[in-house]
Amino acid sequence: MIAAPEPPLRRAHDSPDPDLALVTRALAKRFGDRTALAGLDLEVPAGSFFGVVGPNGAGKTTALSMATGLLRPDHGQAWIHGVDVWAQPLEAKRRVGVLADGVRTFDRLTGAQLVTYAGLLHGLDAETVAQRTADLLRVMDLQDAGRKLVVDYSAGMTKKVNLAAAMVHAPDVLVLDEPFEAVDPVSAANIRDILNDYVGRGGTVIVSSHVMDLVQRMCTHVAVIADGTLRATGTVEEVRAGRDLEERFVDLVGGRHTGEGLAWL
Ligand SMILES: Nc1ncnc2c1ncn2[C@@H]1O[C@H](COP(=O)(O)OP(=O)(O)OP(=O)(O)O)[C@@H](O)[C@H]1O
Repeated sequence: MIAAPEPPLRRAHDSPDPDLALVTRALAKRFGDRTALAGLDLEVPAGSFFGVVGPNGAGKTTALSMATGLLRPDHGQAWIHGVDVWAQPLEAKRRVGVLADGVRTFDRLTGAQLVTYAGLLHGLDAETVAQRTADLLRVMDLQDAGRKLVVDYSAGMTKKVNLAAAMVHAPDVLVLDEPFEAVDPVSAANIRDILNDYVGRGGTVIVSSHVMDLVQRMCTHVAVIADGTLRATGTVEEVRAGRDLEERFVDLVGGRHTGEGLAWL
């Protein structure tokens, strides 16, 4: 009798290389009849400072929310260091810190309480949380504001305290949606230093931003998303191909208008 052939081994291609900080495959989402993301394949190398850029409504927030467990995808998968974000949410969330855009925070807490709460939710002991909260509020220039309610914070201060809350559990990957929006230039420079140090120590930062100049100066890698699809990805040098990133961005996404049509202005 001829033995039945062995069933093919289940290939390891199902789970990606854990050395990659973030991988998404065919990540897709519709809202009603509007396709917000049409099957995104992204690979973010560990230790990179990765910019996600695209016009308004391109799908950046949708992509980052699905990649970090905040929004359930219609299709596709996401992995943080090889951990399936939707199959192993607790393990994935341990490894990632998220600054979401436009999500309400617990603003009836003081800044110090908010960061402390985030640390305790991640299972850190009280002493570690107290030490890290003090360190984070200091580097964010929020020491005095730490005693004020977050609801009374400015937009920039809210951004900074939410960033502190995203970092308190010392994640391997930080995913930051528009981290510099509404933040003053001195605070932005301080945050850039903190993020650069974090990357220097082996962490990975993924930021979405509209500010091409900032992405060109700050990031090692970039992905350009438009109309829910990936238009280009690679190192910043590869994507900008010897030109200004802003020029390349406009080429890739189109949509430049002249001032025609506003003759009355
Ligand atoms: N909760 C929602 N309900 C309905 N439509 C949504 C929702 N969230 C996003 N969309 C739509 O999905 C598309 C992508 O939105 P998304 O917020 O991901 O874009 P973005 O690239 O982050 O934009 P921006 O740069 O303006 O923040 C847009 O057309 C948006 O209107």
